[in-house]
Amino acid sequence: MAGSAILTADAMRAAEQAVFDAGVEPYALMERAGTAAAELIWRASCGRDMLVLCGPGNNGGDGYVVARLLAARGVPVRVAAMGESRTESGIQARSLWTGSVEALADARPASVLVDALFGTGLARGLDDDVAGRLCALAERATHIHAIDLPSGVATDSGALLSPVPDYDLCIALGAWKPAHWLQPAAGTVRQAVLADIGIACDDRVHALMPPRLKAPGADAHKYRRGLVAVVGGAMAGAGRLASRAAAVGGAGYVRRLAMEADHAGPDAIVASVAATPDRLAGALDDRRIAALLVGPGLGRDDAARARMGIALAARRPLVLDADALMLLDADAVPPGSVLTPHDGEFAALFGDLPGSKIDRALAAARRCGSVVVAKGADSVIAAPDGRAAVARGASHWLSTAGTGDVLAGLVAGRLAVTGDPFRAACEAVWLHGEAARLAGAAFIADGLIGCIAPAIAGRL
Ligand SMILES: NC(=O)C1=CN([C@@H]2O[C@H](COP(=O)(O)OP(=O)(O)OC[C@H]3O[C@@H](n4cnc5c(N)ncnc54)[C@H](O)[C@@H]3O)[C@@H](O)[C@H]2O)[C@@H](O)CC1
Ligand SMILES: [K+]
Repeated sequence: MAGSAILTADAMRAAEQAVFDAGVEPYALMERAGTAAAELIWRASCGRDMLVLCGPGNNGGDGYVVARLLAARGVPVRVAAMGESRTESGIQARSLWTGSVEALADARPASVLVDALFGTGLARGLDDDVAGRLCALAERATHIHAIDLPSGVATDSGALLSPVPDYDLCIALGAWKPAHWLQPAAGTVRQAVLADIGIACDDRVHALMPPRLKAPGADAHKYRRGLVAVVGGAMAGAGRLASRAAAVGGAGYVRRLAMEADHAGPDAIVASVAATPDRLAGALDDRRIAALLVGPGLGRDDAARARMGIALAARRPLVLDADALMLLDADAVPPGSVLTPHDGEFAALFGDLPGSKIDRALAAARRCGSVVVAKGADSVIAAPDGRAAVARGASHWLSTAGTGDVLAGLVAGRLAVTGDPFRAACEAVWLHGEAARLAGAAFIADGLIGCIAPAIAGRL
């Protein structure tokens, strides 16, 4: 997972300290950061006139380095600062900038705006006059770049602490921070790139990377590829969507255990009526079931509760979604399951947990000993052992009925194939996002399923 670690502000400071302890001078690290940022900004700005806004800390120091290096390349650069530099490295970077420094309040706009006001040291929202000035200058610029982070976002939670303009490019220094991946902060940046500055990172929390998938081998057969059972409920369509997604997602065999006979859906999916507790328990008494999905379209009445109880008692690897998450108590989740809650289901199950979405998902995963996929425009996949993967940039067209059922089915399909809950959840979230990207605009959940096969083909 090299290059994908996501570090909080404290973890970033510790990683930087380790570099200093190894003998690197603090200012040398700032030069590395500024050099990497200057190179990226140089490529993106094509020599247009530029205004660099420098804050009082090390983020501002990076800004002075960028200004100096780009001026040396002939870019018409001006600098505007928010007071004097207060850190040793920042003071050194400021001293090497030989151009003039305007006051932020008086700074004239430029085509390219570089925001080096605040990074991981932001302690509160920007003062109104500073935020107002940043937004006004951004409005007049054609290209807006952020050094490390957009000024005004909370590094660890991705919250907006003051008004934040929209950025074309954000250059993350050394490692990703949660704000690069979590909403709403991630939504303020069109493109985020990571600049390597030689920092060693703990990557237990990381960006979701495209999976490496395998085609079935010569020895494959339907059961070896994985048998998925989907417990149907009151709303049969949800179970059908999930079943189709599980089948296309890689399972060798999908059984849909419905409440009533219906002949909708592909013939490849074996649908049978298992409406009574006995029939359902009998159907689930099969050791070959490698993943059992319960929740999509289940309902929330007594019958639904009874069906869920039977599913839990089957002791097969579980994927719990939708209504199952509303009926369950967090302490009753069988360890080793995968849960796929949206915000409302998450709150119903785990209550109001503190911290960022990453912190909350990790706490929930620890509490129930299971993988938790906290869904949304940013999705966090958390494992009970402290690993987490964060996905960003999912198509907003996914906000349509049935796409959650498709994701749950995909998780079940990948779980049947891999037998590894965290890996299955990561693969499923990535394939779901990629299928949505391939589906383009205005798709519905059925169309999304049609794009899973090309998404898989791209990762073989
Ligand atoms: N530590 C290092 O050596 C390195 C740091 N780097 C840069 O340094 C940044 C972190 O530097 P700092 O820790 O100095 O933090 P910042 O530069 O983000 O800002 C910290 C300063 O701003 C003040 N401040 C915080 N919130 C404020 C607000 N709302 N209004 C006014 N003042 C406020 C603080 O009191 C402090 O003086 C990173 O984001 C990155 O850009 C890079 O140069 C790589 C090396
Ligand atoms: K910044």
